[in-house]
Amino acid sequence: MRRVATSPSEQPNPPEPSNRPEAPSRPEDPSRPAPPARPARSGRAHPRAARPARPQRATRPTPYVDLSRADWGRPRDRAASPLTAEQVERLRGLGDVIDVAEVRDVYLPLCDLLRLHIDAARQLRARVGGFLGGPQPATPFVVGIAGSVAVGKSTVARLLRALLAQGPEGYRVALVPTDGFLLPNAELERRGLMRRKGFPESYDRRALTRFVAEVKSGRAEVSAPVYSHLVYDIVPGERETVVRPDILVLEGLNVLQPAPPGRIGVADYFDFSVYVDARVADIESWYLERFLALRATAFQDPRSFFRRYAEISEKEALDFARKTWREVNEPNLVDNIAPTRGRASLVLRKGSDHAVAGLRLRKL
Ligand SMILES: Nc1ncnc2c1ncn2[C@@H]1O[C@H](COP(=O)(O)OP(=O)(O)O)[C@@H](O)[C@H]1O
Ligand SMILES: CC(C)(COP(=O)(O)O)[C@@H](O)C(=O)NCCC(=O)O
Repeated sequence: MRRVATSPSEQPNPPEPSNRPEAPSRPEDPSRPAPPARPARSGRAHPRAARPARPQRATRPTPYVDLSRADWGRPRDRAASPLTAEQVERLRGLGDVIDVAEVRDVYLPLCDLLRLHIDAARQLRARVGGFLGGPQPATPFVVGIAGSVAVGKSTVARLLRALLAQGPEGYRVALVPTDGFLLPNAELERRGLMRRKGFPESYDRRALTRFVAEVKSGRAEVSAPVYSHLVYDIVPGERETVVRPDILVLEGLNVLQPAPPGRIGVADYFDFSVYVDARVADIESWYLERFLALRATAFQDPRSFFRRYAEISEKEALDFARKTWREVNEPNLVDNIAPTRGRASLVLRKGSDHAVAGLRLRKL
């Protein structure tokens, strides 16, 4: 897929304000690793340049372990992907590059790690049962997947569902995107929020939290509303029912948002969470590339909300996509989504080629 220039200045890596995801570490962002100590300069210094040696900056403590893709999850034991190249391709979102090598290197080890957590939860439940004097009912293991628009969250979520469901445990895995809990367009219009779609206030947060609480509490059947990207709205009357899953994967922009003071939020029910991370400029370019790809596919459908962008010139369509990125998706990423990265159990860091380059795992 071709690469689209991302900003009017067309700089691939514009300087970033400090609260952007790729900004250098700050004390209040515990998910960032401490910068490596600078190597000592070699060669003879100019006499006039001689200054008293600066005290070495202490390595800042971090709650995360940083791993390169090559070091992640027992690399020597890597098994082949149980998914074929065709299956991976079917799960892959538009513009994503995940292949069987990435499934083997990143997502199979992640599923192994999730199994460790699920097993540990089961053992703890048995011991708590002993403590309380009776067996405790199992509750679904809830995994949250957060990250920007166009970062590839839905591919990660679909892969985890497929891999966990294929394993020997026979887990029943439900995957629910949070877009079903967006307010319908008519309500967004009424509240003046049509250009705030994806911002925390554009969701029915109570309904979303209630949904997750009910699944987590073991209720037999819980249903969620359904969103259509094609018509860009909630589908009236349609619901997706979740029936006692072993694992619930909840995927969405804002799933790691803390609840307002005194309230419970969805993240309070997570047993594990993943933040899909990449540089803002890269995500913008993926968003624009995807918009162009959708022009040639989904936007051609007469029911598509974006039908008119398949009919105007490519330049006009790109101008609109850039405006939406700049006015909607980027501010939401910078102000609401990226600040939640430090709450994740695991950060998947993608390089500009869309592939996972490194991982950051929360210490236990
Ligand atoms: N306007 C659209 N029309 C059709 N499909 C879309 C549209 N926008 C996004 N999608 C699809 O919806 C899914 C979710 O997209 P998004 O919310 O950007 O999250 P992510 O890219 O992180 O999975 C992706 O599979 C994407 O290809
Ligand atoms: C539907 C979305 C808000 C994502 O919702 P999520 O499943 O993450 O809750 C997003 O894909 C979207 O359409 N944003 C609106 C801005 C835009 O059209 O790009």
